[in-house]
Amino acid sequence: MNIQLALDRFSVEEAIRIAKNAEDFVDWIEVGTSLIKEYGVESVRKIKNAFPNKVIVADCKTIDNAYYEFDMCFQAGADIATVMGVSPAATIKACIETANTFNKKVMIDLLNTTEEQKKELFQYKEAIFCDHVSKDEQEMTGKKNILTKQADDPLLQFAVAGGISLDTIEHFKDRMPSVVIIGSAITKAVDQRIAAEQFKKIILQWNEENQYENNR
Ligand SMILES: O=C(CO)[C@H](O)[C@H](O)COP(=O)(O)O
Repeated sequence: MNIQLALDRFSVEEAIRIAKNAEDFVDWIEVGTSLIKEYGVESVRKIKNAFPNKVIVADCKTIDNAYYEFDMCFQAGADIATVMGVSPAATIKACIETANTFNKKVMIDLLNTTEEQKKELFQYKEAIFCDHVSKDEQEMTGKKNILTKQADDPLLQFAVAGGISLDTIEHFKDRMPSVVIIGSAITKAVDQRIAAEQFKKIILQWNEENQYENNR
């Protein structure tokens, strides 16, 4: 299971400083939607330059104009770019095609998708599917992602996002998503390094237990 550190609502310089604090304990670094909207695709380039050995996720949340936006993110150094699952089928297809051209990956954000839409999206076995509770839902209803239902297809890769904290991470132990996306619980921590280390310790422990179970 990989930890993706989500960097949102900071300047690019602040985001880099925070990621430096946490870098030893996170696997992937997300250039948050707010950074891309505020500072453009240059934020992706700067963060990739600061962390050339990390997987960089551009959370561009594309919903249209996919060839252009994905091309821009991959040219800037993103390894993965995100598209909204509610987008037209043509948009999803364009994202997959562009990612294939660059030998990169697509993360499909399942926010607000119906079961029918999900079924359609799950044909893209090469994508990562993000089960997501939005910031607005978190702020207005207090809802946090504690993992609802995932597809049973073991070939699909899942990410989870939305208010995940040290108090709620235990909910993911059984389903073991490929990626756990953590923003505020690290970025707003008094000591970001310690917070990231605490998440990493829990996940390493789960990985070990899983390995033990698989080898039995
Ligand atoms: O995509 C996002 C918001 O749309 C965030 O990256 C995601 O929700 C993780 O941040 P947090 O842990 O603070 O919720």
